Amino acid sequence: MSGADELDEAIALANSGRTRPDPPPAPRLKRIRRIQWSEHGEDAMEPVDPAGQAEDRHGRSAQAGHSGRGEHADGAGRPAPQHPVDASGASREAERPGDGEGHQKRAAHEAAPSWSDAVALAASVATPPPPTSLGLNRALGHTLAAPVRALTDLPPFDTSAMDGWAVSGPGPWELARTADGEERPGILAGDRSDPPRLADGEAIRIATGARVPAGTSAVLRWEAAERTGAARLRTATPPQPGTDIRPRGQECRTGDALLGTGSPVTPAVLGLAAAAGYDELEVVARPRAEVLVLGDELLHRGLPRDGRIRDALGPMVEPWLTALGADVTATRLLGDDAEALFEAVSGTTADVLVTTGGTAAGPVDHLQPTLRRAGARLLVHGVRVRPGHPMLLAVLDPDDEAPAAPDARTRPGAAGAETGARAGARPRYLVGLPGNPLAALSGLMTLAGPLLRALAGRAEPRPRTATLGAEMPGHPRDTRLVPVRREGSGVRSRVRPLRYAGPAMLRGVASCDALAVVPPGGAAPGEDVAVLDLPW
Ligand SMILES: Nc1nc2c(c(=O)[nH]1)N[C@H]1C(S)=C(S)[C@@H](COP(=O)(O)OP(=O)(O)OC[C@H]3O[C@@H](n4cnc5c(N)ncnc54)[C@H](O)[C@@H]3O)O[C@H]1N2
Ligand code: MOO
Repeated sequence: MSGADELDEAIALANSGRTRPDPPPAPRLKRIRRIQWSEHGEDAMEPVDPAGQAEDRHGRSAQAGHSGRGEHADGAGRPAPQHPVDASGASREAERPGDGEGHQKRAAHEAAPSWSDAVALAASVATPPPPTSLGLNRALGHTLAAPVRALTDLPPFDTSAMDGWAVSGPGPWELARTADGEERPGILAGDRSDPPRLADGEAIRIATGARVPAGTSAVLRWEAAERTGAARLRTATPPQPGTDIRPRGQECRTGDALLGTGSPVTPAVLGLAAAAGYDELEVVARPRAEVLVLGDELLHRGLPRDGRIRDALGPMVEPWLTALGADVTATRLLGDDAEALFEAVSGTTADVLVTTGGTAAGPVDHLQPTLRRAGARLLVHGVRVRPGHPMLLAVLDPDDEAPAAPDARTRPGAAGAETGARAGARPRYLVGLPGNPLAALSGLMTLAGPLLRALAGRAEPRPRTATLGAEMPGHPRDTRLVPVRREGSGVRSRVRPLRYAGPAMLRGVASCDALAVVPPGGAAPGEDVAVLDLPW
């Protein structure tokens, strides 16, 4: 049977709703750049291991019963666990099959990248498109493609910081007069003409933001001044020289670097750029993303009923991607329709397609066969992280970096694939999020976030750590991402794990402050672990 026939058979079987009698054939696919398709294809996921799945049969957190800890074995090069981690199922070493299919599946999972390697890989596969100039009114949410340097001194002139009087000398003062003896009108913000110089012992009314006349030693606040007679001014506490004057260039001098390449354009960046003289900014466009929600069991209104549940990912993923820097063009609800999935995958015009569910090897998990049918190349297929280990990352147009064929619409993209390469186009990527909601979130943080940052030309977030206020049980071999809440005040706050952090639960993460990155083997109270900020 040819590879294409095998795939067709697998898809037909999946569509029939029957369970697969045997493991599917190993796919004959192109080798990938860094990580290959697993030898065991779509069936290469190990059975759910309660360690790190953080959920017992009552839906309680596994953290509760943890006791032992091993050494760390994460991508940071810590040694492997010497003692199996424990109690609440945290170690299944004793139950591991020594050979056979289960052993092969476990080996395949162990060959998957560590969590930190997967993050690094997702951050390195894509490059940003060429920069573009956008008016300030359109640049919000994009990423700076060039440093912002001050085009002017800020403030551009000596400026009054208060409403009151510009005074020269220690006082009392005479009010400044015009040539014909009238009191000189006060100076307002935006007055076009240069204010005349103040002589020693003179004062003139001035508004906040107005240019301070030459000769001014300080600004006397309106409420601190007392007019004596028609033409004299005094104060109980004479202002020190320079009081309430913002000197020219106090914030920056022309040419000073204000913001670096890779900074996101926030509302404050727009304000600073405008103040510093910019009308347009050189930016990298926001990557375009599309979301496909898979699963016939999902309801989109009302209460769960008849074995069906509400779609928790449709409402979550789109705003999450937006917060990660993407422009989400659509969220589409596809059910478990393999053909609709293929059409959506091969026809997308988004830079990043994000799917939810269907990553595993269940009877209606169509994602992996669809990717093969579409000629996609898997870059990551499984990550050593809990929850979320079946997450995947693929490039939909593995050949797009090659010169375009004469008729790009008909040229096959890859052996057995039904799509054509798109002339001169940039590669499109697919992030497959597992269906369990917390596992999907783990995929967003592990693969989607770093990929979108790379496409947007964004700088890496600064690594942050926090001290653990409680024991964090670990998975023996995989990293765990655990919703935590900060507690206490002071320079170093401590973090505590939240309950309800099972892979199918969002209750913990909906009220967390961050996700703790718990290394394989776990971490003890007082230890520092990396923490990931949520993207808002
Ligand atoms: N034999 C094995 N089965 C499973 C494994 C495994 O290693 N071997 N891994 C488990 C893990 S871990 C996860 S995570 C899931 C991943 O499965 P899929 O990505 O194929 O997701 P589905 O099967 O479609 O759904 C899983 C679960 O999540 C619910 N779901 C799906 N979409 C949504 C949504 N939009 N909102 C709320 N809930 C959703 C779905 O109903 C299922 O309960 O596979 C395990 N199985
Ligand atoms: O538990 Mo699965 O780890 O990805 O939800």
